[in-house]
Amino acid sequence: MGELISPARLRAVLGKHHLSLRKKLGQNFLVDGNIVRKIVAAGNLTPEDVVVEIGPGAGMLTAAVAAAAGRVVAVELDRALLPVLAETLAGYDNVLVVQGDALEVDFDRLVEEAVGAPVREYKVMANLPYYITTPLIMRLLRGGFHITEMVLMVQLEVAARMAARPGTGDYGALSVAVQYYGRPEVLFRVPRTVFFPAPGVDSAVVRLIRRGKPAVTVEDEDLFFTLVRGAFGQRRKTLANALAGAKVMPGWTRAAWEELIRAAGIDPRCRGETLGMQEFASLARAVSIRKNGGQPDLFT
Ligand SMILES: C[S@@+](CC[C@H](N)C(=O)[O-])C[C@H]1O[C@@H](n2cnc3c(N)ncnc32)[C@H](O)[C@@H]1O
Repeated sequence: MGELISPARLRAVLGKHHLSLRKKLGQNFLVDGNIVRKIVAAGNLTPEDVVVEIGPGAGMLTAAVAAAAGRVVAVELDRALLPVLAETLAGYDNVLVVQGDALEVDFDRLVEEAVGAPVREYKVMANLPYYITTPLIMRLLRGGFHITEMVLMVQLEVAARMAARPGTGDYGALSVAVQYYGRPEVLFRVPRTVFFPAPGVDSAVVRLIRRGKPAVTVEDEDLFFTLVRGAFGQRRKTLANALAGAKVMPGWTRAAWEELIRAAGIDPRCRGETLGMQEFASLARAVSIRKNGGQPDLFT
């Protein structure tokens, strides 16, 4: 496997299968053994671990993960890569390659098929296809899967957004979602030169440990996330203006929002980007009470 990790070897194996890489599918493959080793080390893998890899590509990372973990399920969208993977992973009998769309497959079911029994916890490791990074992370977090930990290579800018604190320019809906479900840690930066072909941006590897329970108590998660998206939808507006403008609640005017936000203990003139997780939770609680006919003073 080691010999695969160079641009020349990758070109040779792709050439043999008459393949060229598809930019549209985010096909920037790792060609640096050191980075592959660092990603695998970040997973703290043992033979007990079951790992889902998203987008195995030509199998560079897959092989290294397979050497350290007990079982690997690799989900690749591009059917044309399957013969390449069959060749590069021939030496590993603990890998199941599945052709499918990571935005649609049931990861729990695939893991169960691979292991032959339901699995209570597994990890995700991936050099993510950049064109779907955010929806994919949201699905991994909100899809109800038994994922305990993820090690993800993402664009540097996405890594910063995942770990951003309130009041900073990087803080947004992705930060709230990631930190609601987990504890993100940006581990190291990855220069664009370690990919073939080199993308236009640098990347970073992020480890995300799932929390036992979400960071704050929220009764209606859909409402919570609708409010979060509304608050960040128009960042330059005040919170009340942004929520009214985003039509988060049909028919609610700015004045109604101002009153409700105040009743939730928040200054309605602030911007969404200053709100911490707890404040979004208070806001969701206030909206729930109001929707159910309660009075604002019930929740001050
Ligand atoms: C950045 S490459 C990573 C390849 C390989 N893991 C590596 O590190 O060299 C992303 C991979 O994801 C695959 N991919 C793109 N969209 C996908 C999707 N919706 N579901 C599963 N795989 C996808 C691409 O075909 C490509 O192989």
